[in-house]
Amino acid sequence: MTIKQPVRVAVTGAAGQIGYSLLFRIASGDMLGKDQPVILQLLEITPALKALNGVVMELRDCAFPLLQDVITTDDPEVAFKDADYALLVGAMPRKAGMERGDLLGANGGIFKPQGEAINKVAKRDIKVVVVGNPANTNALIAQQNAPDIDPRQFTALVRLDHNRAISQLAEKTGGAVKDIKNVTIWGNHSSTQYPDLSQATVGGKPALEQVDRTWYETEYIPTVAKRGAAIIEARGASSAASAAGAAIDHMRDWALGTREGEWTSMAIPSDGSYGIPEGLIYGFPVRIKDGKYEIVQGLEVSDFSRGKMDATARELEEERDEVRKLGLVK
Ligand SMILES: NC(=O)C1=CN([C@@H]2O[C@H](COP(=O)(O)OP(=O)(O)OC[C@H]3O[C@@H](n4cnc5c(N)ncnc54)[C@H](O)[C@@H]3O)[C@@H](O)[C@H]2O)C=CC1
Ligand SMILES: O=C(O)CCC(=O)C(=O)O
Repeated sequence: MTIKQPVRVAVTGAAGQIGYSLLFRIASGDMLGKDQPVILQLLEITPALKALNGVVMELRDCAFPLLQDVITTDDPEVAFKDADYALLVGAMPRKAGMERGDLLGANGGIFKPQGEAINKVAKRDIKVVVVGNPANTNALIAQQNAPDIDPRQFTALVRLDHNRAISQLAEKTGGAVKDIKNVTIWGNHSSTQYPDLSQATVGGKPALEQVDRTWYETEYIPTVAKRGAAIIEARGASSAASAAGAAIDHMRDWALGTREGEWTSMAIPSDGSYGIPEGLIYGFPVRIKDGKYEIVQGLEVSDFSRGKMDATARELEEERDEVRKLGLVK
């Protein structure tokens, strides 16, 4: 195997719970491949740098052959310097009883300066995924504050919802996860998201022919959409290993491509496809080749789907209007 030149991967909130799972998987080659050395550039707030240094000690103790260097800093311009990839995880997590939108004001202030720093110092073709909630609108804030970077390089994570949608369907039908294809998460990473099975297949056969419609509408959709809250309730803390796994999946597919004939879900800037207002960072079905994603076009949209797709778009418009009032986006 020919080993490539190293790439720079910036991770924010690196000393947090997601970081504790994410960094080790990036360093082991799960994200960018076993032939891709990485330099990790880790951003934390000043009081968390000591804990971050402990994580770095553990990273070094793993002796990962692909881990070329680790930089730790509390300065976004150091963390994003020449970065090829950025995973924006650092944010304030939701507590029991809160909606993710309740975090807009608190977290918005983090993503404006980070967008500005990316604009100033990162590689022009940097691939950014926002994990920190409310992820879609935080991605919009970072994007709008990085006017010299192609807006399509800013994305948000709905892959955890996508993976949850697959696993819930596998459990119900008895099908294997690997035999489930073409599930879509439309819209916001919030309880208004629409986990859509209308194009999904299990073992090559339409998913909706294998489950009861009432179960789909009244149990499946809310279970997937509210899984984050169920985990907070059960664990007393928000999902971490599964969120890190989904961020790895998102970046791996973006860098290395989706499989032939299949798609995944990514929250990306809407180009107006499927009647979704342009510019919103909205979950769409995407195929990826050579590091470029494209929205899967031409899917049939039923009245049921239309209602759900529009409702989650409306929530994103409301979030955008709120951060606009705070002066965080144009
Ligand atoms: N999109 C998704 O599917 C998911 C998103 N999340 C979100 O991910 C975020 C992180 O979750 P956890 O790791 O569990 O939280 P955590 O609280 O364990 O870690 C967050 C870390 O971010 C750091 N941080 C805060 N402000 C920062 C800044 N300005 N720059 C750099 N670092 C900063 C904190 O010091 C902390 O170490 C939360 O917003 C959470 O809601 C969590 C699960 C799934
Ligand atoms: O639900 C939250 O606020 C944090 C975790 C999360 O986004 C999720 O598990 O989907």
